[in-house]
Amino acid sequence: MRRVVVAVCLAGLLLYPVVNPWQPYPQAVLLLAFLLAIQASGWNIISGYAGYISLGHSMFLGLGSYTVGILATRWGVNPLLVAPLGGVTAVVIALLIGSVVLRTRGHVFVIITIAMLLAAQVLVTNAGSLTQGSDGITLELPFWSRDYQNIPFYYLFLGLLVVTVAFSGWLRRTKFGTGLVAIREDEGKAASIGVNTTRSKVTAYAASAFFIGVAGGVYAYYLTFINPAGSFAILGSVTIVLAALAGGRGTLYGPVVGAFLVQLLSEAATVYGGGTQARVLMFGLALVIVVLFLPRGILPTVQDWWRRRHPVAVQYTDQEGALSRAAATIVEPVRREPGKPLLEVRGVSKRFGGLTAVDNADLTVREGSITALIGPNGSGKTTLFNLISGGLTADSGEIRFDGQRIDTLPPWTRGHLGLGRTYQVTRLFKNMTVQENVVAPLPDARWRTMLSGAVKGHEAERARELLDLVGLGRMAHQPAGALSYGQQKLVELAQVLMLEPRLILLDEPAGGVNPSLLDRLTEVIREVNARGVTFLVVEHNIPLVLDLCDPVIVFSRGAALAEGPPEIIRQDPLVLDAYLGEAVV
Ligand SMILES: Nc1ncnc2c1ncn2[C@@H]1O[C@H](COP(=O)(O)OP(=O)(O)OP(=O)(O)O)[C@@H](O)[C@H]1O
Repeated sequence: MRRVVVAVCLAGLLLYPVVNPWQPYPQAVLLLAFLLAIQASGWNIISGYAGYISLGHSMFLGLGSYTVGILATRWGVNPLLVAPLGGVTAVVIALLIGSVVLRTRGHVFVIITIAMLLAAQVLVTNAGSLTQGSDGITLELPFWSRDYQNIPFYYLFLGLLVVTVAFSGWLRRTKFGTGLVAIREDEGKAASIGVNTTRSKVTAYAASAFFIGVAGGVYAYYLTFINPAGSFAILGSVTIVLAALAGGRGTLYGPVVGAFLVQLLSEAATVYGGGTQARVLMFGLALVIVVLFLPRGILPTVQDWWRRRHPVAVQYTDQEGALSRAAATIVEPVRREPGKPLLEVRGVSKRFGGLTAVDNADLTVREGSITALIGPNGSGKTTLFNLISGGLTADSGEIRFDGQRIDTLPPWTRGHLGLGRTYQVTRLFKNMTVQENVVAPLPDARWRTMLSGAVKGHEAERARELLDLVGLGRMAHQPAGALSYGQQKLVELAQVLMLEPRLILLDEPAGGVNPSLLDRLTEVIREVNARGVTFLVVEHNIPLVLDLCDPVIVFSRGAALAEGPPEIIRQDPLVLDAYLGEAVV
């Protein structure tokens, strides 16, 4: 259905100048809509997919225009030949700026992007010897006849738009694209499943700038005059954001739909309202209406409405028949030297203000074991997990994984080394499908892995196998937020297995899981363990722990109190006093 609509629209746009060759005004309106759609689609990569809202993206259009303007006037080359260099400039500047500003988040990032746009305007104005300052640059007129002057630009912008949307769609379907959405949904969690958030954000920022830069080069030729005030105007950036928000941020076609509507609005303001003042007023009103009444944008709202009217029957999995696939056929065997220390925590402490959550803790997890970490509420178990996985930094002490010190490494590198974890309160990416959640982890830092398909191909197939393992294969295309809490726990287990881990930290795996499913869950943990994967399990279900784990480490007040096989631990008077009580003896 979607493909048919896109093909019909594209065919109509391709044919329009053929049918109406002598009408430059509607051609100009459409080509400006294409230009805005290119910018909104580019912006969507960093701000829609990755969730980092940039209010300075028109800077890249200006940079592209100036690159081409300077090259064309100094060396007399045709602007169209050097337009791609506008994209190169945009990418280089985006990489430089991105590696600094993408360390910030939220509204700080938004404000910095505006500052960058204004700084670019000031710089271009003051670099007069190169840019001719506020006088601007006048380019040569296009070499073709003025009778059909707009038509070549029309097709150039339309072609660029098609390429931009195709690129954006391809990027979104890769594991890199899934990683960007993971960053938007929960950046800390994304880092823990191997997504190098710094590299992903900077790359997305640069990718979002390229086509805008190229379009800027073509636009300079179309205008034949550029100046700093016009090329780096804040209104340009606001228009991009409005277009993407109105159409549907984070969707593939939303920014394009929004761009057409905003361009029409802009023309209406010019024709009926007299120009810029009316345009600012209309854009302001439109922004308020979108934020209040269509917070997700037009396209997602229409899609929701369509889905409500044409519901697709979902076959829910009978959980009783779940976990039927043997882990042996799915989980790759990992190198195993049983008994060798795999994880070593030495003298690790973590304070929150006056509270010492982890206090000079020492513990060892041996390869091939299913080690339990039990202890009263607030004894510091989850904090220790966060220190091991990299969500928190220790105040002192060191952590080694397979002999290598890891406490100074970023979370994603720990993931690539084979350290996976689940969370006490599940942290799935709720707006992604179940399958995308499982595809998202990156077991290594190679571009080849990142650019492999997340929707089809080997990675998607593997995700389906892992979902079958936990009995949720049929839920693959449901949004993760629609699952029950117990099901989310199972998806998180499948997700961490995608990381091909050597050690999995399980934080209360049984919490909220249906008791009948618990036996199966235990079975999967045992089967995965038999493939060589080591487990460190925090769990309050003591019968489960005593049945599944060996050894058991008892944690109290931020440090290990006792360690031993379950049969010894259940009789240790110190442990009984601190935690277990009489009941389980
Ligand atoms: N980010 C934080 N800021 C301040 N205090 C924190 C933070 N995280 C944990 N704490 C405190 O550290 C102590 C240990 O908490 P932690 O969650 O590690 O315990 P736990 O053993 O996992 O408990 P539970 O079994 O209830 O999950 C608690 O007193 C908690 O309030």
